[in-house]
This record gives sequence, structure tokens and C-alpha cells, in this order.
Amino acid sequence: MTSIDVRDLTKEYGTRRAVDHLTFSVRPGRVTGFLGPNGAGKSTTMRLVLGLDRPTSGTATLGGRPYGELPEPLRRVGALLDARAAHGSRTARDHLRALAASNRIPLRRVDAILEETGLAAVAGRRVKTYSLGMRQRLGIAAALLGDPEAILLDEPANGLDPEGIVWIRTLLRRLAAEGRTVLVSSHLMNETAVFADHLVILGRGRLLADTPVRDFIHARVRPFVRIRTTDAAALGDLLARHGHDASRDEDGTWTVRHARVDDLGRLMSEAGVPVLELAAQEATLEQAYLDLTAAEAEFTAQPQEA
Ligand SMILES: Nc1ncnc2c1ncn2[C@@H]1O[C@H](COP(=O)(O)OP(=O)(O)OP(=O)(O)O)[C@@H](O)[C@H]1O
Repeated sequence: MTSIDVRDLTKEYGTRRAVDHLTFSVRPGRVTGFLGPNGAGKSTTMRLVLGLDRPTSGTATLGGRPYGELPEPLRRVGALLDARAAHGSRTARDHLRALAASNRIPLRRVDAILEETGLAAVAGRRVKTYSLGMRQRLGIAAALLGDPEAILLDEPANGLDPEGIVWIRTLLRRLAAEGRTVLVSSHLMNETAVFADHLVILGRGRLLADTPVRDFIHARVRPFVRIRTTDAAALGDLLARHGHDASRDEDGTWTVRHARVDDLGRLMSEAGVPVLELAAQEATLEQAYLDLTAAEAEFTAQPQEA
């Protein structure tokens, strides 16, 4: 099985440190979401793993070996870094055939992967006529061509239409279920929460979190109950009498923390307070992520000079 192991990895561009003593592992059999603000170092880390750039110090290995030492690397690891990389004057089929030929991948894989990525009908068209979403699909096709054990995708949902987003979600889940090692960077938090099992989060080139998605959300955000009523005074009074931690938003919606929908529903019913809405609000990855990155920004913010 191919794990991706990053050990004390540092990359400097001149005086800018893009990746800063980073250590984490990406394990097989699950989808790992790779998160972090713009410029956090995600793409740089992926390029270092793929041997496209040299680290200043530290190591990045696949199944224990640096990319440059892998025999037939496309058959071990597939990657989508930049969907614009394909040669525009070639057709998609020719692009994939050239890749297959130079990596000793059987040519029959080309038609299979065109089918799988939904490009079969447009495979004879030049890539420069493709939309961004079609280029993304072609990039994913190239990544999967060698049937690799490890897959790295940099924002694969970029440019995909809603149907494409559902498709990639299903694809990622299947690749992980097949035991592959899947690392996917994204800025779409709700989407990441759907397809990822695990998260690696970077900030300014450093590791901020390496944790299961569920644990990350639950450790940072408490679920709450949302209530709307026609009798704000009665509800406010009721909640206060029962010692609930509640507040009322500008639009009249109440937020009750540390409470259960069942208990509040019963309470309101018994007190005869009219209910327009009563709903449990699950904590989201987006809330947890914003909480983490806000805390990080506060922690690292430099005092302004007068
Ligand atoms: N070739 C390069 N030369 C100089 N600086 C670079 C180079 N590549 C990346 N950087 C810098 O390294 C830092 C990390 O960039 P990187 O693209 O890895 O971040 P990212 O997390 O992928 O961001 P995004 O979410 O915007 O894609 C940034 O400050 C960027 O400007």
C-alpha cells in the first residue's frame, strides 16, 4: 500500500518560506482533504511530493520512496495539478494515448478512462475547444490513466457543473473504497465535508490540523437549535426561566446553545408558545475551518507599528 509521507518538509522561494517544517502522512483507503487559505502551501507540497520541485530540506515519499525513484511513476501515482497543462492542439484521445505510450500503459485504458470521465463523446475534439470543466475531467482522466494507488488532485471540482461535482464526489469515494490513497485540495468546505474522511490543514506553510473530519468539526463547533416564533416575549421569558443559553438575531430567529430539539419542543408546547420553526443545526466544516483559521490569524498577527 502506498502512503504519502511528508517529513520535516521545507521549501523556500528566495526569502519566502512556502512550506515550513511540515510533517504528515496520507493513508490509503480514505479521502484526505487538503485545506488552507490561499498561499498556505498546498500546491507547493503537492509539487514536492510529485518531484516537480526540490525541497529546501526534509523529504516527501510515496510508499517510502521519493517520486524520482519510483519505477513507472504514472502507474503508482496520478495527479491533477493544473487543468490547463494538456496540449491544446491535440485531441483528448491523442493526449491520453501519448501519455499511455510514454508510460507503458496499455492503450485500451484510454477508451476506458474516457468513458469513465464522461469524455467519450468529445474525445475527438481538440483540447483548446474544451470548457474548464471538460479540461478538469481530462486532467482527472490523465491522473487515473495508470490505475495508480495514490492520487493527488488540486481543486478537482474547479469549473465542474453541479452534475460534475456529484460525479467527482462519487469518484473520490470509490477510489478510497478501492484502497487507494487520495489527497484532494479544495476551498469548497461543504463539498469537502461530503467526500473527505480525514483532513490535513495548512496555514502559512505549517500544519494546523491532521484529524478525522468528524472530530475536527465536533471539537470546534457545538450544534445548536434554531427557533422562530410569533411571540418573542413569551419565548424569551420561557428560555430564561429554564436557564437556557439563548440569543435572538436581528431577523427574529433565536439560537439556543447546548440544547436538544426534543426538550425545547416539549417546553414550548407545554407553555403554549407558538412555533414557526424549530430545528437542530448541525455544526459545519465551514464553521470549524473558519474558527481555526481566525484563531490562527489572531495568534500570528503582528502588532501594527504606529
Ligand atoms: N514558483 C514559485 N516562486 C515563488 N514563490 C512561490 C512559487 N510557488 C509558490 N510560491 C509562494 O509560496 C506560497 C505558497 O503557495 P501555494 O501555491 O503552495 O499555496 P496554496 O495553498 O496552494 O494556495 P492556493 O489555495 O491559492 O492555491 C505562496 O506565498 C506563493 O506565492
